[in-house]
Amino acid sequence: MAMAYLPWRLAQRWCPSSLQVTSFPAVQLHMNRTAMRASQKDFENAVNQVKLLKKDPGNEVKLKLYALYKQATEGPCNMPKPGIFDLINKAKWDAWNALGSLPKEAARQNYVDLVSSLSPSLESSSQVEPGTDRKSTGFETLVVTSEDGITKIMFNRPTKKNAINTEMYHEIMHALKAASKDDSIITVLTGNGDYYSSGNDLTNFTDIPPGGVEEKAKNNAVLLREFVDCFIDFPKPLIAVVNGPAVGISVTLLGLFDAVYACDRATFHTPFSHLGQSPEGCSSYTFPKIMSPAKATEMLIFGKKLTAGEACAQGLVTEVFPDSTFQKEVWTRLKAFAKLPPNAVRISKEVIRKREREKLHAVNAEECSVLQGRWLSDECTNAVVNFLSRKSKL
Ligand SMILES: CCCC/C=C/CC(=O)SCCNC(=O)CCNC(=O)[C@H](O)C(C)(C)COP(=O)(O)OP(=O)(O)OC[C@H]1O[C@@H](n2cnc3c(N)ncnc32)[C@H](O)[C@@H]1OP(=O)(O)O
Repeated sequence: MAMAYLPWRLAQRWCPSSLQVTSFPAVQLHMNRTAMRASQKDFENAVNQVKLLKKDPGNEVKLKLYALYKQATEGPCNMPKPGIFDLINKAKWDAWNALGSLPKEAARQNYVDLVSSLSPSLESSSQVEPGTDRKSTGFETLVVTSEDGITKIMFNRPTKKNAINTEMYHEIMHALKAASKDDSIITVLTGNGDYYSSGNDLTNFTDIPPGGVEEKAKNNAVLLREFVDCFIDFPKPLIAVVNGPAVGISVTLLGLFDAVYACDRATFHTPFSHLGQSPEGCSSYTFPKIMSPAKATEMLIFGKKLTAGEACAQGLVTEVFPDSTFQKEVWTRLKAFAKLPPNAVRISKEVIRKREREKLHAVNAEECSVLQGRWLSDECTNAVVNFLSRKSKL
């Protein structure tokens, strides 16, 4: 089911915990308080219990809770069916509508039963599961550290393969701006867990603002342009430590890095055509220059996935290391780089980047403008819906 993959943050908007049961006095007047049926008090308690859920019960359960709440408080679904692009509201509507003419009392009882079946989630809500994303140094989606002359920005959504959501775009920009001013010599981007990054978080397309899909596409284009500009303008050597597979924008940006070290488990994949999208991250300019126009076409248009060895042969990756010794070897090397005289390093980077900067900004602007149109296309919408509903996977 499509909504089973929407994030908890979005799903909270359908969660009954955000609704006030007291705003439905008519429900209270017509309660049949039999021993067999959940009382209004039981129902209110259940609604409050849901507010305490910290562990995500999954979107199917959240949809059921939403539907039962609406049925218990308002009766059968009385809303017009949302449009096909309004993924979230359509899933909510489907769930509520599926309850048909179930009586309010039965819906209330089912709601209470469902919440009580979730009690293990309530009890374990304070536990942090090993391996899950943790907050660090004020960032929600990154771990940023600075030592030995190196600022390390680590993507930290391992359970989502480090997919870049809107918050992460903003946090990366923030971390890069801070790193450009701190006393480190080089800045490193890497990923936590088995992936470097699975690219743009495809749920970024589902949170539709009041202005509709056009406004969403425009906002995303503005965000993307600002994000890529930060990489174009970054004043210190920027190194990617590619600890695993990389997809989409996490690959294209590599063309703007100063060195790319990859473990032999890493792969490089830009499935833009499959997603109804087009190249970004200045790759329409950097990739043909780095690897020849034909090799760039295979990647950017035909979606050919490269191994680390192939990416190295084509100049996208600087050097490949065995996975078993990757971290040790790379960090030893980076620590040596970070001992170089800071001013010489910075000035050399500026000399190299200077003559390309204006061109890169122009390419970025054009790519974002083209993408804004692609995001409104049926091809793109269908691909995103397919991913979210798991009918297909890349
Ligand atoms: C606003 C600026 C926009 C800039 C545009 C940039 C363009 C791009 O970056 S295009 C590339 C977009 N990325 C993808 O298309 C990758 C989609 N993901 C996948 O194909 C697969 O998840 C995977 C091959 C990366 C990994 O497959 P695997 O079977 O090993 O793991 P999964 O069970 O699929 O993933 C675990 C978990 O992570 C979620 N997830 C992974 N990648 C993304 C993603 N890109 N967006 C959203 N969510 C992602 C996945 O749904 C799973 O979540 P659940 O455990 O909750 O099911």
